[in-house]
Amino acid sequence: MLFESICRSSCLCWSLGDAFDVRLRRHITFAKRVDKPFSLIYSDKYKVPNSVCESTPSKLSTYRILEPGMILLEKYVSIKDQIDIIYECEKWAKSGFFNHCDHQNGAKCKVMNMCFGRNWDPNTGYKERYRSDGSEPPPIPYELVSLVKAAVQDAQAILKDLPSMHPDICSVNYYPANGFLHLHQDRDESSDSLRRGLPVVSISIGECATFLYGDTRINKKLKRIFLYSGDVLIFGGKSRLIYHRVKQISQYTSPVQLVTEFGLRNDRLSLTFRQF
Ligand SMILES: O=C(O)CCC(=O)C(=O)O
Ligand SMILES: [Fe+2]
Repeated sequence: MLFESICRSSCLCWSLGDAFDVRLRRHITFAKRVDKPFSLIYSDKYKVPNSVCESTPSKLSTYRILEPGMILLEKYVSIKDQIDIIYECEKWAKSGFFNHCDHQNGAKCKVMNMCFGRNWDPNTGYKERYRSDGSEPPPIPYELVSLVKAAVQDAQAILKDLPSMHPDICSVNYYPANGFLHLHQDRDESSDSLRRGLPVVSISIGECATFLYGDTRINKKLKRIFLYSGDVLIFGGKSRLIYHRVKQISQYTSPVQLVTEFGLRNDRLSLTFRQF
């Protein structure tokens, strides 16, 4: 089973076999379709690794302060933990948990999405507690909760005013090679969470994303950064409501190990954590 052979105190250990039980499904009829299973990796010949040993934060990690309350922890997530995260998401992708992220209002995006913790839909926000098939979203793996809290603590050592947070929502976006996400603010969380500026924490895995952000909707005025595999972007406090978009995904920028040894497709995965 997934990750059960990898368990060290210093790194992530996954044991989610009992995290989601189909028997919990409610008998509700939903009009929305459930998407077909798909795969983040090329084929089953790639086996869950048990030999890579590197804990997060990786020794290579550096940081960049971008704005008050906004920081990029570069190469923060170790390759080992990135692989664990990929295989965790792969499990849910294969079980058909990802949906196309369609916006009824015409806003453009090209991603597949699933949620841990609480369901979120681009058209209804967090109103729908259940997934489109009536089931509850799986809980956020506790290893990811720990990783996110550690990243926020490390960021707080640099940005003194950054509030703490306990993630209870994780939105996973899967960007194909031509994927992108329209300009938006993350503002569907509770008014208390927004008022306190509780940080949004986003982990990037796979291909590099061109990420634009700023305090305006005017495209020309947005700043640009590149989010590489293992980077953790945090925006809270005064930057909690920044506008942001993923403009494009660059091909052949994934760490070679993820692609050649573990079969990750030339795509991008982002996991965005928030406290409702
Ligand atoms: O993919 C990313 O890096 C950003 C995702 C995002 O902005 C969101 O899900 O709200
Ligand atoms: Fe966002």
